[in-house]
Amino acid sequence: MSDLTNRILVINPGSTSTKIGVFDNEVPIFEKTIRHEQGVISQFNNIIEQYEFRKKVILESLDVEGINISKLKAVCGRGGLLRPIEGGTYRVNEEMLTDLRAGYAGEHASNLGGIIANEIASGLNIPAYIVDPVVVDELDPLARISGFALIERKSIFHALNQKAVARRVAKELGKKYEELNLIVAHMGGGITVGVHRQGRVVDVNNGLHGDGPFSPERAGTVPAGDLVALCYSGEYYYDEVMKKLVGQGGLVGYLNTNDAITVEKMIENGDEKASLVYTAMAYQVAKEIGSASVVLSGKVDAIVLTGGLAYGKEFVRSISDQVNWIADVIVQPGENELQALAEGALRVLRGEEQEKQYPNPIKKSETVLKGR
Ligand SMILES: Nc1ncnc2c1ncn2[C@@H]1O[C@H](COP(=O)(O)OP(=O)(O)OP(=O)(O)O)[C@@H](O)[C@H]1O
Ligand SMILES: CCCC(=O)O
Repeated sequence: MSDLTNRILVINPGSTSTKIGVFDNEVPIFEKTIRHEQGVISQFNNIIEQYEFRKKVILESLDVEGINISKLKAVCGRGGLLRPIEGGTYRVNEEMLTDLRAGYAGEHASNLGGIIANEIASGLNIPAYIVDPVVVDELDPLARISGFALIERKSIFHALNQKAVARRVAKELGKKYEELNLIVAHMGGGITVGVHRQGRVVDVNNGLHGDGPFSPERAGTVPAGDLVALCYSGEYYYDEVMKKLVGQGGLVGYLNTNDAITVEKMIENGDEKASLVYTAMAYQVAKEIGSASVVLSGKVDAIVLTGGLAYGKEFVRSISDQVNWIADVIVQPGENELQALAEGALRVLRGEEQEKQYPNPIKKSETVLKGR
């Protein structure tokens, strides 16, 4: 390893796993998905309580692999439900740590990313960063208006993967990200469809507990009046309804599984309900892409399908058939979040981009969903 090599540790905490990677510049030298048994995770009352446990398993994994952390130049974690901020690479600072620990805008496994990165980095006297957290907010003022004056639309989406994939596609097309109009549909456990207008995501559905297509685990937009009636029916507690929307919504609610591969098998075996629901999920994604194309007045350079569901050939074909009249459809299955974290840190270490300081507030009136 030469002195010019930037060795970076990246950390992506998910609800059931912690993914880690060590990169020498852009090249991964070690990647691992550490799976956490449901029984182990459920011992903790909340995400923040998992901090010591997750940090320990990360350090043990690096140790077993023989990786000497003293050679690291930076540590980069996936950022969490912070205050709304614009995209980029942020240095972890005290204000960010306070918001991550408090769960400023709610609980999300990625709240641990910046905290663990900071803990490891501060012991080594190197910088800790987060890149494009789920709260990246570049919405146009028009996109914030929900139609209900008490509630503003929020930008909570797969910013890290969407932006990384958009940059990759731009490179493949021989253009800069900032020169293109792209529609990116990230289709994983949650589904978000972002309108990338010349490098800014000016409209996107809140894929956590907001709106948009339903997904393997989330309900997406539901008829508002019926939802209010259900909430006041006296049959459900607040947490029960939230769970039915997020975690037990979408495919889970209809078919009892969040696994699209299982659903495809059910369809192969002649399950008509599975076929209807799976087709409806593709239909809702296509509709969201259609409405995103209107935001761009039809001037769309490409539509990009990404996330785990983009491995599903029939699912992708069904969406493509409905939207390929708008623009070419480019399929980039899976997610490349570890690489995206490393590249975000590298851009700053190399001086190609300036590190941003949190909170760097965007100009808007803030509404947050506390405690969820
Ligand atoms: N080969 C495949 N064919 C069809 N579906 C697949 C395939 N591989 C994975 N999937 C589906 O992709 C979904 C999970 O996607 P992904 O791994 O991107 O989600 P996640 O990382 O858990 O959540 P998120 O992307 O929202 O952060 C699951 O429903 C899974 O069954
Ligand atoms: C929508 C934000 C990322 C996620 O949890 O799916």
